[in-house]
Amino acid sequence: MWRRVASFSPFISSTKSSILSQLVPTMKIWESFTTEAPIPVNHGISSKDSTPFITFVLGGPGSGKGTQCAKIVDTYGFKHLSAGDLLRREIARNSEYGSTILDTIKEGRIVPSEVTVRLIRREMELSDNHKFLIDGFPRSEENRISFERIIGAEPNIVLFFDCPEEEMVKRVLNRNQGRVDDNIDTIKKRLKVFEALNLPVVNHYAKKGKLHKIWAVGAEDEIFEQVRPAFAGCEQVISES
Ligand SMILES: Nc1ncnc2c1ncn2[C@@H]1O[C@H](COP(=O)(O)OP(=O)(O)O)[C@@H](O)[C@H]1O
Ligand SMILES: O=c1ccn([C@@H]2O[C@H](COP(=O)(O)OP(=O)(O)O)[C@@H](O)[C@H]2O)c(=O)[nH]1
Ligand SMILES: [Mg+2]
Repeated sequence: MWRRVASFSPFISSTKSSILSQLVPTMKIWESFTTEAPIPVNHGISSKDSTPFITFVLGGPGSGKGTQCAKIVDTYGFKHLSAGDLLRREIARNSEYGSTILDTIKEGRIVPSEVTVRLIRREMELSDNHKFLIDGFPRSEENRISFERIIGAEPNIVLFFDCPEEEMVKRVLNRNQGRVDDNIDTIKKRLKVFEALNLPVVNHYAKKGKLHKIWAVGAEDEIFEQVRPAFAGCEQVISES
């Protein structure tokens, strides 16, 4: 899977991971990727009493996904899963392939789906919550398809924070969180990747009638007022614990 996608997209990390995938089966790569204990076979999303309620949060770099996710968590009690944070955690843990993830993030490319989806799946399986806010994922059609295959579910709602490039660049350069990718060279690459790979995902969910497009310029609270209606029809489901 990694090799097939890497071969037609210049944006997806290909070098080390594709070499690795030729050497050992994917599960083996994954086992050495994480420092956590394996999850027992019988424990999992599908064995939970309630069906998961999944919200994907999409938008370009700096469009305010993380900022609005914090408000959604406070208001609706979702479990927040930032794909970028999960990947950065692997780097911070110094896991064997943390350096591959670091290189990918510095380049503004997309980490192979297998890796990201398994990180997300682990968090979903370990959580007692059934409402998940998946922030910054899927970033490509290949990510999306991989999620659907591995998790066996589609999102209930997809939020898309629509922000002009100029504004996104300004915000990222002022973010001040010490991130390796918050520099002008990486942001330029990330914007290209966003347009080429992430917008097709946005279009996919628009066609399916699941997309809630939000104009991401303005005060944070005003933007959140545009977010609320997306959850209006699902209050009953998301209030169940
Ligand atoms: N509505 C807004 N107006 C101005 N700055 C914002 C707004 N929302 C978020 N920011 C700031 O922009 C930067 C990027 O926001 P963040 O939530 O990290 O975006 P993303 O997760 O989409 O990259 C942060 O420094 C944040 O404080
Ligand atoms: O599903 C994901 C999410 C993130 N990333 C990588 O992590 C970086 C930072 O993502 P994050 O969502 O943290 O950035 P944001 O959009 O919030 O600035 C991206 O550019 C990618 O290199 C990735 O490969 N797959
Ligand atoms: Mg973010």
